[in-house]
Amino acid sequence: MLEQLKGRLIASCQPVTGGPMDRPDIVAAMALAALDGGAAGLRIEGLDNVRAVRAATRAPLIGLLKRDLDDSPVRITPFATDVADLIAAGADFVAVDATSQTRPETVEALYSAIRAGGALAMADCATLDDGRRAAALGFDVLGSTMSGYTGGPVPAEPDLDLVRGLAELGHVTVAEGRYHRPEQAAAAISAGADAVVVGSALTRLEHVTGWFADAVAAQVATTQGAA
Ligand SMILES: CC(=O)N[C@H](C=O)[C@@H](O)[C@H](O)[C@H](O)COP(=O)(O)O
Repeated sequence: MLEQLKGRLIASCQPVTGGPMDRPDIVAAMALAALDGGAAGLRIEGLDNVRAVRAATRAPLIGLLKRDLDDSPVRITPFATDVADLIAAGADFVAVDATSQTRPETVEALYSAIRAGGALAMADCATLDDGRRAAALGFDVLGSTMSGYTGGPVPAEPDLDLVRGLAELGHVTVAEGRYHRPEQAAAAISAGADAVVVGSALTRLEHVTGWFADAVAAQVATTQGAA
């Protein structure tokens, strides 16, 4: 299953929460469209969405579950019970936050739950140290997912340096986070990534529309200012 993802694009089909596209049938349609467009794998959030996508395709599926906890900034699959539920829903891989942020359950416990369920394990890292720890635990895939999301302003560009560092650890490396243009995805492969996850630019229609709407509005303001 890991081999199927090497050198390929993974589409993260995560609609804007509560938006008009936030329905399992629409997520499944997004997933099929992304596969038609050349994606080799899928990253899917939430149990109902994982079930809907699993019913529609056998393509490699990375499952995650986001929670907003009161006492921890960790959002991506914080509990071992979430891991078990995702595997029961049909996830081939389970992605967990592998950062050093305060958390309700250890990364070790989450990793054990993934292995107990017979799934593959993806570590969503923010730093090279996160990657080193996850690699030592035995995670199958290291992702740059959390870079820029553990405090401070979110950078505009993807973190290619982290991708380079993770790849040098000799583990399967997935570039993820703020890959908005095809040339950025290509740069991740040049930096050593085995695969690239693209989400917002493919499946968050509100975000992509906003990028264009803002560019149009900014240009109108510039043109009017010059007149
Ligand atoms: C930080 C966090 O919670 N990331 C999430 C992880 O699953 C998603 O919200 C992102 O959309 C995904 O990582 C893909 O990234 P981008 O949408 O930038 O292509």
